[in-house]
Amino acid sequence: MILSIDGVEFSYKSRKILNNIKFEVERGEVVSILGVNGAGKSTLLKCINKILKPKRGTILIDNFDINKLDNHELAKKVGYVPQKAEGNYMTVFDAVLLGRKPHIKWEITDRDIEITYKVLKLLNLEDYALRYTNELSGGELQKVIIARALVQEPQILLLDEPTNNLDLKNQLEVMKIIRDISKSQNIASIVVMHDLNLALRYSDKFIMLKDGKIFAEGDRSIINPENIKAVYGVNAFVENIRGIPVVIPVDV
Ligand SMILES: Nc1ncnc2c1ncn2[C@@H]1O[C@H](COP(=O)(O)OP(=O)(O)OP(=O)(O)O)[C@@H](O)[C@H]1O
Repeated sequence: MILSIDGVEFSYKSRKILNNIKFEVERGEVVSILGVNGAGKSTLLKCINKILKPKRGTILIDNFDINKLDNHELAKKVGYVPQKAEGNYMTVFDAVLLGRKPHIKWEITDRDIEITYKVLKLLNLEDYALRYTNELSGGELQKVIIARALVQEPQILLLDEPTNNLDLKNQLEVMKIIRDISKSQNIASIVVMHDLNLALRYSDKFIMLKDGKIFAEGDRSIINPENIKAVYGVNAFVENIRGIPVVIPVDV
């Protein structure tokens, strides 16, 4: 198990957001975290990345308690793609290279440059290398932020709504990249998703959060009309169209 979470509880002041969260993730798995706005999905990712500290419970990464890892060590194990990213006067190449920071001792090595080029190529970003990040479209910038997390060579990739603001082609491309990289590099990807259809298509496992707890956890079979109704309050059909599982919501 690359990630093992047990009994995690988190509150903002006295408001409990996460209650007794327990689940495990294996290397190479893509896990979608689902739930309504405010369910605590981003809070959960931030606990795994030590941006927030849970009140109770343990989070083990590769059997190491994250509380015993310093930020430097954690950054070698966990890459984080936050919900909001902004560009600046930095080139795409430099922005991605910055992801190597946890590995750099004194100087940037040939290997750092090599990995940066490799990842830029993997995400079809070579032609953008010298563009400033504040001159990119939302989709292009999203890929740069994912590239920056990947050059960290993480064992776990945390992505908070990575398809937000992306057009249809970029949504599919970004999800395919996440899935392909998880499989080829044996990385566990934990992805907060609102689009159930994208989640269904590209994830191996699903965790549905409701009222601070895990309401359901498992494979595709948990994305069924009963659970969708219970978690989102929406009636829906789940059909198989040309081999692709599809959620069709009914008017509320
Ligand atoms: N810094 C904060 N201080 C106090 N409350 C917060 C803070 N950040 C988030 N919250 C609250 O905690 C709850 C969970 O927030 P979180 O961002 O984890 O939800 P989410 O499931 O990711 O939501 P969304 O789908 O809208 O992004 C929300 O009710 C939110 O208002």
